[in-house]
Amino acid sequence: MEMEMKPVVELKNLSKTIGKKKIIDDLNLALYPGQITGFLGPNGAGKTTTIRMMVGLMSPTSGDVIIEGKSLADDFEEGLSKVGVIVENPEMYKYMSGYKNLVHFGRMHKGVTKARIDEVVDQVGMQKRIHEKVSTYSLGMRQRLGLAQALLHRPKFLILDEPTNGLDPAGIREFRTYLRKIAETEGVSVFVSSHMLSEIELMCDRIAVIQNGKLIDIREMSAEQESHYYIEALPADAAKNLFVAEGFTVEPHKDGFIINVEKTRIPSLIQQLSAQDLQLYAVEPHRKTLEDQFLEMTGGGQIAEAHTE
Ligand SMILES: Nc1ncnc2c1ncn2[C@@H]1O[C@H](COP(=O)(O)OP(=O)(O)OP(=O)(O)O)[C@@H](O)[C@H]1O
Repeated sequence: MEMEMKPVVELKNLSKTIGKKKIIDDLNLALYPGQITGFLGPNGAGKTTTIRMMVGLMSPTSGDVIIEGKSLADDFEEGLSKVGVIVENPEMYKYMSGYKNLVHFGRMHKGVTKARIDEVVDQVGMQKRIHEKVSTYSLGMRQRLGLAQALLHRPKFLILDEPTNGLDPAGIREFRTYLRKIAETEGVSVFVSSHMLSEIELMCDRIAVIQNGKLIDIREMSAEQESHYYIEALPADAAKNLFVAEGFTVEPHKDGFIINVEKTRIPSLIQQLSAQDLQLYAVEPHRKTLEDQFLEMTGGGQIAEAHTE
């Protein structure tokens, strides 16, 4: 389904060499409308460099950034008119109302009407407080105002760099709810770079992982999850023998094992365990955290530390 859609952004054989060092090495990536993609990688992997090339702050050594079918190198202004960026702490005039801030930022683009301002205010759920001063807003509201600001010129591609730094899980969830609705209703493709795996896990549909300048993995967030079960049965050795004999991949976990098995196979497996007089203590779906997945993908590579400021 996704493949039939035209990508909003494509990175094609994108490479960047600085001095003798290949910082970005032949990166290929397509981002589609309505999709929220997380961009992860250990410190120094090349995330910032990639984003700088995507927004035209740095030119590639070779390869191309294509926005809505056009090369950024060929048509810089047209390309960038499709992009919205939210940085960690959006610059706002604290002693002006949220609304006046939007009017101010709206003047920087062509064609931002009063109706469009009202629309983005609505999209981020700020109707009630938009005429109050920004200094009275909570962090979550400021982030949402930042989102409204980035949307004013109807970008097709939204880049969020460490978007919710400082928000608590409830705040992240709320931000995500608005973001998802906007991605769907406006057909925006969202690209989120963050050091916080938990944040990415809450916000994204899929993740792209970069290491040493290379894209090492791209996966749907919920894929591959359905078929892992945690099974605890005693004696453990006998249980393990049975799983192995049945051809399952077995991984020790706590007092039992994680096995790779389809849900439909579970009832008969329980019967087999019982038939061998094994005592069954637990059978539950096992969801690997994004942290587990990330460590597997990067071969135990260190997770980038959150910036502390
Ligand atoms: N102007 C430059 N000159 C030389 N090396 C650079 C330059 N910019 C970045 N690098 C190197 O390129 C690599 C990738 O850096 P980049 O900042 O893109 O990584 P990152 O994934 O954003 O890292 P972090 O998570 O630490 O922010 C690093 O090894 C960095 O030292």
